[in-house]
Amino acid sequence: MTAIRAIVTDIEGTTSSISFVKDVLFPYARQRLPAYVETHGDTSEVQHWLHEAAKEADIVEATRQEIIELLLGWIDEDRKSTALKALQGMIWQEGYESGEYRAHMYPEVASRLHAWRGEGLHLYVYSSGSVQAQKLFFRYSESGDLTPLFAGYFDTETGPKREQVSYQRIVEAIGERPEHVLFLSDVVQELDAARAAGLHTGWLLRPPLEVPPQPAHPAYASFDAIQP
Ligand SMILES: CSCCC(=O)C(=O)COP(=O)(O)O
Ligand SMILES: [Mg+2]
Repeated sequence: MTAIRAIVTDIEGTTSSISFVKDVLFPYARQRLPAYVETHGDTSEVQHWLHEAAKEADIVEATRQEIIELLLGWIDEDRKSTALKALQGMIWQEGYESGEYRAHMYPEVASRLHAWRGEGLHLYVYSSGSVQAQKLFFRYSESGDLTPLFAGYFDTETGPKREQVSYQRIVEAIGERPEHVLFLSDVVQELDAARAAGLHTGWLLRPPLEVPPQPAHPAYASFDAIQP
């Protein structure tokens, strides 16, 4: 492998379990979203994202209640909508700060991130969760505050995770050539897009998933198996 200088990691299914996101974070946001929109709906930030959600759904005029219903439907279908993700991030903040939950980390992730950083690698996050949600996730993780390890965060404002151009934008933003960057994810379509942009790829297949005999990307059961 060409010398890797930067690692960009996905979150859900890669650093952390899918079940924490689906069974803890999503239900928390789903339950609180209606009240949150009612109580914060007049702030310019919330108004902006409600407007973006309506635009995304091609709705010209909608009541607040209709947009809430739209967003709840999107949570249920796990739609990777930038507007929904921004609102979820705002709602999750309360849960982290009140200690209701801490973000799940697979057991080896924090030590491996520390080791890579210690070796001089630059670490970044690219997730469908908003940048605000990503920072909360790593600040309030089960393994402590990991935010000092990261040099930057990217979300779908950079572009969809299954499109090559998003990875081109990321390498440009971090000032590296693609062949010096390793992207880690559990989703093959994301890895295909990153590879098309010239990045190295690592496919996380967390147990009980098994590495197939001829994986489409270099495959690993844990971060400990990765040697950048
Ligand atoms: C940043 S925590 C919430 C993660 C989230 O909302 C999500 O959709 C996960 O997507 P990922 O790109 O990390 O697989
Ligand atoms: Mg993922």
